[in-house]
Amino acid sequence: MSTNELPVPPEAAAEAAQLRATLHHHAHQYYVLDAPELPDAEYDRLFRRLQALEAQYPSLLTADSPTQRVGGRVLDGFTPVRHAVPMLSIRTETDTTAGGAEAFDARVRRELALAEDAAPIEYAAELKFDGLAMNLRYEHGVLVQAATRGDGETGEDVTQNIRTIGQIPLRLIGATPPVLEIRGEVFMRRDDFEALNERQRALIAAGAKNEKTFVNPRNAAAGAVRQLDPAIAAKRPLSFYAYGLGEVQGWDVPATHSGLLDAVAALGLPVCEHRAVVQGAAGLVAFHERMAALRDSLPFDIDGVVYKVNDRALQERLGFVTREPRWAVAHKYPAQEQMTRLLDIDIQVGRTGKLTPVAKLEPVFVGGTTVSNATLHNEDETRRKDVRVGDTVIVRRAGDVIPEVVGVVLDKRPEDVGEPFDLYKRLGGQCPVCGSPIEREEGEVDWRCTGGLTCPAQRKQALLHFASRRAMDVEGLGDKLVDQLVDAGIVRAIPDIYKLGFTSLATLERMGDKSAQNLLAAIEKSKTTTLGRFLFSLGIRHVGETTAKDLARHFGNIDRLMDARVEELLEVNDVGPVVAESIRHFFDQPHHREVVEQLRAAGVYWPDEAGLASDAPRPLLGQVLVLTGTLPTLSRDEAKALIEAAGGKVTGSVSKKTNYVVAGEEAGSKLDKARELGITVLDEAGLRALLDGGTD
Ligand SMILES: NC(=O)c1ccc[n+]([C@@H]2O[C@H](COP(=O)([O-])OP(=O)(O)OC[C@H]3O[C@@H](n4cnc5c(N)ncnc54)[C@H](O)[C@@H]3O)[C@@H](O)[C@H]2O)c1
Ligand SMILES: [Zn+2]
Repeated sequence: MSTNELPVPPEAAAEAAQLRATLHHHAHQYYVLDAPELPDAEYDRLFRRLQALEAQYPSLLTADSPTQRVGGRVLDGFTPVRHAVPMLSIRTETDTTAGGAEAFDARVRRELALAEDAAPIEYAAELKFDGLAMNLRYEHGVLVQAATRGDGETGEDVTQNIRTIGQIPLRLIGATPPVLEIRGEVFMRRDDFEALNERQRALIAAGAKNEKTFVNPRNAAAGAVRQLDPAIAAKRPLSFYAYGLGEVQGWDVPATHSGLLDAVAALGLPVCEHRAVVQGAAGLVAFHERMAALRDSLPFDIDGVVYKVNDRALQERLGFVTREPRWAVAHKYPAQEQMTRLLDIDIQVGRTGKLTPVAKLEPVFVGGTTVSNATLHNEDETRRKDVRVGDTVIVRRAGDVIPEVVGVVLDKRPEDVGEPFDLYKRLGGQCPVCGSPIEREEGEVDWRCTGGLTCPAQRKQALLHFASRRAMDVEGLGDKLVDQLVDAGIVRAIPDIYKLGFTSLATLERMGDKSAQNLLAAIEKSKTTTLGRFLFSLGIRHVGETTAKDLARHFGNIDRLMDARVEELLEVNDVGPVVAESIRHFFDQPHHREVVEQLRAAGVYWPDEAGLASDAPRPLLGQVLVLTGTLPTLSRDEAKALIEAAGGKVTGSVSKKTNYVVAGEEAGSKLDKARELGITVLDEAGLRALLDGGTD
């Protein structure tokens, strides 16, 4: 620090005071409330500006400056835990290029007063996990306490929540030292995070109050760890990697950091495999680059790598400054969250008709690429975050997940900001691609275009599905070809597939005579099919392969199915109200019936199945049965087919709606449940009597 102190200009003093106040506010939001309002990159920028001012004018430095302290505090409701060994932060090397590693190595060598030509220093290099620090205290080999970092001196007792992390052993393997504190990072994997937010969005759509989505995996992990209800914490899957030690009594600490991690792994704790022992600055740079290439494909977020002097004796010589060790540094990667301006909101029609609001952004470099579009997920989410055109928003891009807008920086909202988002109003109730009405079913998150197969946006997906192996099985009609055919305007609707001729095909790029002939042969072959496959190929929402087969078996021919009332559809095995409505809705649209007619006219053919003759007796009409155990002569499928042919329905579990339980040999809990609910239990003979029209 400079000794020839400069007089402090009043603007600098004012700026420093302002920065301290701003950083205090955001640190509180982030560390205490788990509700950040700024991207980390922006917080770091302000933090560095304050550091620079304090370096230039040391008299500006106050003891309570955010640059001097580790930034957490104990939240009400948690028991404070005083750390035996303080939990510190790590200095960050902000130069994200090779220069960052070189600067750290040069500093270490200078502080150790090494000669220019001294041998390179050995480092342990590891990932910097983006979660929160945890101290696990084992006494005599048993986990007795887990605590957050807090302000570094005092953390929070979160033992109950940490016990729900399956990866963390409750007892160490093969060692029972009086005290062994393991330190590491609790984090949430990216897929777990996506799934959690998906569930949260569905809960919110279903009207759940007090639920929210999380900004990023770190935020979700912090929320789960500091959850007062361990039952809720248990539903939020967390992971853990160990990277160091706290207090130790009665355990021989290995002489190197890498050896220490090996020993910790041998005790049964998870230690990340992506680590290395490297020599000198060149080794650090190589590790930094190797991990950068790996970053997107890792299943969890990292915000950089960490370098640690490997020899613990050297670590001791280097010691600590205020809030960080001198022997370690975090070398960051470009941030995965950035601020930018929201220029407009577009609405995209997905391949299944789903309408997704998409943010048009002022281009911003985030997560290693320039991003100008990001998903807003759906209408509710957009409104809940109160994202409006003109706002400054936080964009996140991590791994191969599509970029998303995770929040608004309300401080920066301009006066002329746009209206709250209203998808229906915005589109005037019409699909922006085909003009069909849009709709949103109750309990559903998404608006959808009702245009179905006539909507060009949905056409490609519909064609691919139609041609897929389990549907009409047109061999060779894949992704690329469908794109080509639709883009060239050769195929506009599904029936056009059967109008394809050799000449039009042969004009396509990369399509030789031979492949054109093969494709035509495959198309011809697909004309002979079954009703089940045909129904599946139409892509009716909620009608999968099995339901399609059940429908085919039940109705026998497509005309009866197309005219079936909802109540009749409900008689089909496993068809509930949502599926029944969806089928009815599909065939209520004239263009869908048209497609069926055109396909039949083109020569698509299937034999009618026996189905139910409409005048056959149906003694089990409206009855719900459950099968359990092994019947003496009938297989499960045979019994099911007989029941369905008699108009009955077979379900998988016993409830108050069940009329009969048919029990055979080794019937299990379903039988108990039936007895509990007082439901009539039949054996095979009893079932046959029912089928023959006998009374109950
Ligand atoms: N967005 C906001 O408003 C806001 C506010 C405050 C802080 N922050 C962010 O918090 C961070 C600063 O927090 P900090 O002081 O805790 O520093 P830090 O989180 O950047 O680094 C220290 C932490 O790194 C973790 N870590 C991960 N892998 C490690 C490894 N292999 N070895 C050792 N430690 C490892 C440990 O938990 C340790 O506590 C910055 O990224 C900052 O942007 C953001
Ligand atoms: Zn449409």
